[in-house]
Amino acid sequence: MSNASPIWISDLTHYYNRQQSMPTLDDINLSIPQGQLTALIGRSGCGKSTLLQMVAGLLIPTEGAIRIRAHTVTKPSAKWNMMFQKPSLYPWMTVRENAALGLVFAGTYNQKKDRVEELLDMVGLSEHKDKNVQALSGGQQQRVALARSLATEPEVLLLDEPFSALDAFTRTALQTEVAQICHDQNITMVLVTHDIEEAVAMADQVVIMSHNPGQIVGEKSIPLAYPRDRNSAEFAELKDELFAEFETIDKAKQDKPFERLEVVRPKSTAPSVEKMLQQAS
Ligand SMILES: Nc1ncnc2c1ncn2[C@@H]1O[C@H](COP(=O)(O)OP(=O)(O)OP(=O)(O)O)[C@@H](O)[C@H]1O
Repeated sequence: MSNASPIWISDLTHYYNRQQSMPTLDDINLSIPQGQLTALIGRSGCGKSTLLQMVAGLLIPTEGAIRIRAHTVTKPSAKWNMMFQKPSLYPWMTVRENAALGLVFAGTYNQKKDRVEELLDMVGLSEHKDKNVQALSGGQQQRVALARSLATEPEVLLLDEPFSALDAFTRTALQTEVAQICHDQNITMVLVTHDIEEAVAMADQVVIMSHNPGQIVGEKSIPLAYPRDRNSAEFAELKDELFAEFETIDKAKQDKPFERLEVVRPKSTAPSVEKMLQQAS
């Protein structure tokens, strides 16, 4: 795989309907690095899920474009999988059958059976493969969904608050494991979360969104080694910095609700649509 950014979001604006006085998402430009985990944080309703669904091809933006490698995203694909807060498993099937579903739909299950077994072992479900998924806890069910998402060997995994319904111990364990999988398997991940601690625990970089309209107003690198020590001084410092940055931006936004704020962007900005098309041709 090349090291170029696999996901480019360019000049993206979205209205759910034309009666809206301001867009749900306004002028979003972002490039997401290969094989790293990028967290999107922001207040409830700022448009994080809307943006993620657009990257997944489940929604088409009113203006602008999203490209994943050479493809302009216009529909869902097995190459970019999504994991939701609820694992949406088929309750009448076993753990193995649920984990294999993506491969079955792709018609490749017979060639890749071993991968399902390996993934179920990797996510700690070795002893549960033949059980009905309903016999599993919420955390175990989310592990089945994770194995299913990884089985089709996606280039991109999009995570929409996938751990928010889990207890604190299970959530912490899965946060660590998923960040490890991202780096070990060179999968580009985008995580939507409300939780600043989760963002610092998992992400290589955090993108801060404001609301009304949803805009990108800050980006911060998290230069901590994995697995991360949540009790370290560096972890606490980064969490405090991110929280302070978030509050400052939020306050500035309340003072100037309809103006575009200057983006604090340490990395290079995403190219324009024209530039993306030139590079792809
Ligand atoms: N299908 C829809 N039709 C119309 N408006 C929608 C639709 N889906 C979301 N919205 C609105 O778009 C805005 C952004 O919603 P979105 O769910 O993307 O925000 P979010 O940041 O993910 O919120 P949360 O953190 O609470 O999940 C909200 O005002 C929401 O009411």
